[in-house]
Amino acid sequence: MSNSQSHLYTFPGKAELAESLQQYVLKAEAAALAHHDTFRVAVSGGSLPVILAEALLGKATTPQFGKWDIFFADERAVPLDHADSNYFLLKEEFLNKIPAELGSPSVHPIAEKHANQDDDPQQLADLYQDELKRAFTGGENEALPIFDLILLGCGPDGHTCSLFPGHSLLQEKTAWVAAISDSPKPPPKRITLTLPVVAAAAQIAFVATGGGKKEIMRDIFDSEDGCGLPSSLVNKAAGDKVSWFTDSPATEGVAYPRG
Ligand SMILES: O=C(O)[C@H](O)[C@@H](O)[C@H](O)[C@H](O)COP(=O)(O)O
Repeated sequence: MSNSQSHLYTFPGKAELAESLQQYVLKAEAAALAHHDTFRVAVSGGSLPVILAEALLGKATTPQFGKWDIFFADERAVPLDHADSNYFLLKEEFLNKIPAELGSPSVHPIAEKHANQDDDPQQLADLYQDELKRAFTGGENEALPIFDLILLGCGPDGHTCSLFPGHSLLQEKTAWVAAISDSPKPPPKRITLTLPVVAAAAQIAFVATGGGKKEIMRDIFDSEDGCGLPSSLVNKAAGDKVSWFTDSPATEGVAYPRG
């Protein structure tokens, strides 16, 4: 558990948010490249890939995409070309838009052979954990992978990754990747990074925009113990390693100090 406070940044609109997110990601990239010459990032689905493209593409200062390793913070158990796939979403909204001259990230999708809603998603989770173990061997902490950056969304119920409020997965202490078969947000079968893995990352950023988030943002930031919501648990465990990039509608009425 961390005693330090997470950072909450609020911008008037998406353009200003994207600008600040760009600076933040480039700083995290520079720190990672100086340390181990690769930038290991995990990303969510939802609205994040579109905002990432706005933040990082078509700008004067560009990331070194050839040194990026991209993993999925959570993924739905569907084929990689399915409309529900977070990989497919990232490819359509972000990866396909990276100009060739900027280099190509190494992308780590789930094992397609087991990616469907009929199989037990545990096999998918185990295979993805093996994928992480291959990428993070020789790391600073063998018990947990340390991502350079994890980019997350926050659902209107306070979920993040595929960690949902009140779910037993929030108690997971040892697995790096867990399976869920009863996700309240469809599709029900998914895999997700666990809370200890999210909290172990060097930097964690949430992007939450729009008025649909304002009630949950008040619960997360202004209520006693963040109501125990999954996104609050990340704040609690990772403290000042966590930065929230929000817009004014999402944080209307939130009293928590900015910055
Ligand atoms: O696979 C998923 O369902 C997403 O990874 C999920 O965790 C998402 O990040 C949140 O639901 C926020 O989504 P929005 O950014 O679209 O609100």
